[in-house]
Amino acid sequence: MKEIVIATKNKGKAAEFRDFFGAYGIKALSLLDLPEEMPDVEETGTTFEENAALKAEAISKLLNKTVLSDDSGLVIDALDGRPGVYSARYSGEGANDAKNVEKVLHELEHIAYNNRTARFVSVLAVATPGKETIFKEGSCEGHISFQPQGKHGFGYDPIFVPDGYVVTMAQLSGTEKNRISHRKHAMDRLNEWIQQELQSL
Ligand SMILES: O=P(O)(O)OP(=O)(O)OP(=O)(O)OC[C@H]1O[C@@H](n2cnc3c(O)ncnc32)[C@H](O)[C@@H]1O
Ligand SMILES: [Mg+2]
Repeated sequence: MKEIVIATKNKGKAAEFRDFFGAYGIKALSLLDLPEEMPDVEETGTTFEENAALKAEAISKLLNKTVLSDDSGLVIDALDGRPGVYSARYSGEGANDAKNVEKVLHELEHIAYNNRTARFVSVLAVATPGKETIFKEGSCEGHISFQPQGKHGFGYDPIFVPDGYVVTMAQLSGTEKNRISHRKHAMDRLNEWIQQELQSL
């Protein structure tokens, strides 16, 4: 079975990529699945593209093979785009999903539902030794709820209500999230590369 390494240590993301690549008959391995310990790549960029490139290129260089990364986050209009590229570490030292969610809800306390518009963004980077890194972006529009709800997914899923739904992303099944998510839309844009390049590697 063909394999691709995903430069992530996020178990939620890794599970989603296993589903997406599984549909192509390709096995997606996260950094947690590799026999040797992989470094934490510092995300020093100020854009999703920069951080996605940093992660994919560092691990591609180490392994000397094609590596895909995902840099993603939640962009909230009423917060001038925050937490954005800082989504994973929004609540500071010792940040975790629950603390990040709490911080966002606190900052939006006095904002009415109509003004709680937001989007999830995912930028995928594919780094191949000796080739230009390629990028694909996807997004998913929605609103930020007033309370966390639901147990599925990860990160900000419990407070993100996708457009066209009355429940949060965390109340949807993994299968349903993977039909509508930012990551799915970015993966759709990678389809041609998967068919033409990855399948022939
Ligand atoms: O860098 P890697 O190892 O891939 O894992 P990470 O969790 O640090 O990933 P990012 O640097 O891309 O930060 C993205 C953060 O944005 C949030 N996020 C991204 N995609 C999400 C999704 O599908 N659902 C909920 N929150 C998401 C979540 O808080 C993530 O930790
Ligand atoms: Mg990260």
